Amino acid sequence: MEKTVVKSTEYANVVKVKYSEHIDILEITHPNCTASVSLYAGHVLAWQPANEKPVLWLSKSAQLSPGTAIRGGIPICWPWFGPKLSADHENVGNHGFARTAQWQLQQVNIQAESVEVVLILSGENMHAHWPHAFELTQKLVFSSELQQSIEITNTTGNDIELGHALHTYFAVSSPKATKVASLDGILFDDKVTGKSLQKDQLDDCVGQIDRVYYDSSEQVIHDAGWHRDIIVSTENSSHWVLWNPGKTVAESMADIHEGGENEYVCLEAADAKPRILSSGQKKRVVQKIRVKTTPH
Ligand SMILES: O=P(O)(O)OC[C@H]1O[C@@H](O)[C@H](O)[C@@H](O)[C@@H]1O
Repeated sequence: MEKTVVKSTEYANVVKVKYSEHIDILEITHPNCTASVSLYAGHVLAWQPANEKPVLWLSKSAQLSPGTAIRGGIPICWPWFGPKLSADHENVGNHGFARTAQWQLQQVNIQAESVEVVLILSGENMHAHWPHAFELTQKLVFSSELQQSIEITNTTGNDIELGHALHTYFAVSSPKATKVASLDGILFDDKVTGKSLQKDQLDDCVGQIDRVYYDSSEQVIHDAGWHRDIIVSTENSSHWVLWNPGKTVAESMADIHEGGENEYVCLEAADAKPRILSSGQKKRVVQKIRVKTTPH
């Protein structure tokens, strides 16, 4: 595979790998972490702080090909979350179009502590059901922590509807050994049963789980198997979505390798329901991820 150096300093190397005709991948090596980002889909594929296991899960059966969403890493669900229904109730596409579009690399900055990557997705009429002109900026700061933001200013002159999810696939020792206690007792809509405004406590993250929680406070994914907490926070999201497909659903999905559902849990910083962004207003969604070793 053809490789070109994007930037190289005493601190870090950023290399662009031509994976295929339409897929370029940035590979980042820094003393604080390694990471990779596909310019197709503007998609973080991997991030691994030094002396840690990988934090993100990527399916061994993930397809990196134009028009297909990548299973794993951090898909950017935008400008809507979940299915979008047309006037005659037909689903015109799950999770928006940003995760299947070509993004442009705008900037790479290397510092002693981090590598910053800025990506842009812009266009007009990119989807019949969301035809607006837009420019979406994604900023990624890779270090021992990961900071990700997506930002848009509504320059259309009209109100627009926006939803999102930073659909992070967190690698875990097993969903059985994993618990997100910080979601206990929070109201949620259950997409598996179709029941709204439920409240309970989950002992683990074994699927099938598909819930939209009405909360945006900091969450702790406690993994007793790998003795670590993954701490995730967000700004400007209304919901956390917790998703693991479980065995039966995973087996029906061609891009989850056999047993893959036992290796991750998705916790997604989301506006699962669209919100209005008024003309001239800016919306910046942030998520921050860090890892803490817990006692054996
Ligand atoms: O298969 P997709 O489109 O990537 O979606 C995966 C899952 O994404 C989650 O965010 C949704 O809550 C689930 O309902 C959905 O199945």
